[in-house]
Amino acid sequence: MGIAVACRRVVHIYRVEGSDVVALSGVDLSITSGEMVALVGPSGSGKSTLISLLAGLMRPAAGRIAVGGYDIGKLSDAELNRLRGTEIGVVLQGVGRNLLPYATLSRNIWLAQRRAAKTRGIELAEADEILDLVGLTGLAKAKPADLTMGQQQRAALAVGIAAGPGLLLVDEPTSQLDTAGRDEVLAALKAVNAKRDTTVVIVTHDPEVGAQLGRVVTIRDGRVGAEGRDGQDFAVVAGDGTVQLPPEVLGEFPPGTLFLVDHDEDGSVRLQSEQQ
Ligand SMILES: Nc1ncnc2c1ncn2[C@@H]1O[C@H](COP(=O)(O)OP(=O)(O)OP(=O)(O)O)[C@@H](O)[C@H]1O
Repeated sequence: MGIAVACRRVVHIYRVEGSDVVALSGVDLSITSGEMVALVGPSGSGKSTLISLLAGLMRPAAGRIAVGGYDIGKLSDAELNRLRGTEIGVVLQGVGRNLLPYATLSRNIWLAQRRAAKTRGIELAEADEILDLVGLTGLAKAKPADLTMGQQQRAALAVGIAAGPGLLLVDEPTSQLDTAGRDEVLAALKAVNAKRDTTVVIVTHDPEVGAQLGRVVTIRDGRVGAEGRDGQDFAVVAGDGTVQLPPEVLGEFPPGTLFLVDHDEDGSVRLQSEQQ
């Protein structure tokens, strides 16, 4: 079963050599159970920081993050640790960080399942079944070095879903792949989402990945800057009432530009600039 995610005015600050770096400055985002969402945005906009917070690897400086009913900011280290090993699957950027190179794929999967099996006491899927799901049928005895890059990425996904998480967070799964490899990874992610109803959040720079997922959330300057749904682009009202305009529109209107707001009864809103 998938689990829902809700971020309310989430702020995150890194402290570097005595000064503060504001990585997230008020993220409002709701993801329903079983949804697939791509997080996109310029380098340094805060995507990886948001994923790390959703994964419970860090706590937000302010605001609230609820993952499947758990308030990430309020959990103890031990509770966060348990959540990560069971309810939340994380696939980090760079396959090597997700797989033990000297172990077979079935052992990699077993190691990821061991703790969940103990703490939840539930029956977890067999390695063969998980490998089938990500398109790696018959490779249980292979080691990561025997695989292509695309297969390694799907093996990393297999490890990420081994414990049956309701939320799967994946950072840049297609960045080092060719088109065929990317399509296979996308097919595997879609299969996990469809067959297990897992909520999937993917950080990506690849517009094709975003286009295939249906919902694309753009993070800009540490907050949700825009959303694309089924090919349509939307501006988003933030928790503080501000709305970011697309950069190409903003470029035409310097700070301080006045807009006349025309609000019709049918719900449409028009902004008309008062340019001298
Ligand atoms: N561990 C850290 N310590 C200090 N500052 C950090 C740290 N991690 C990220 N930052 C800063 O926080 C901001 C957001 O970074 P983040 O990595 O979340 O962005 P991103 O959108 O994932 O970027 P990219 O697409 O390049 O991976 C940036 O200004 C970055 O320099």
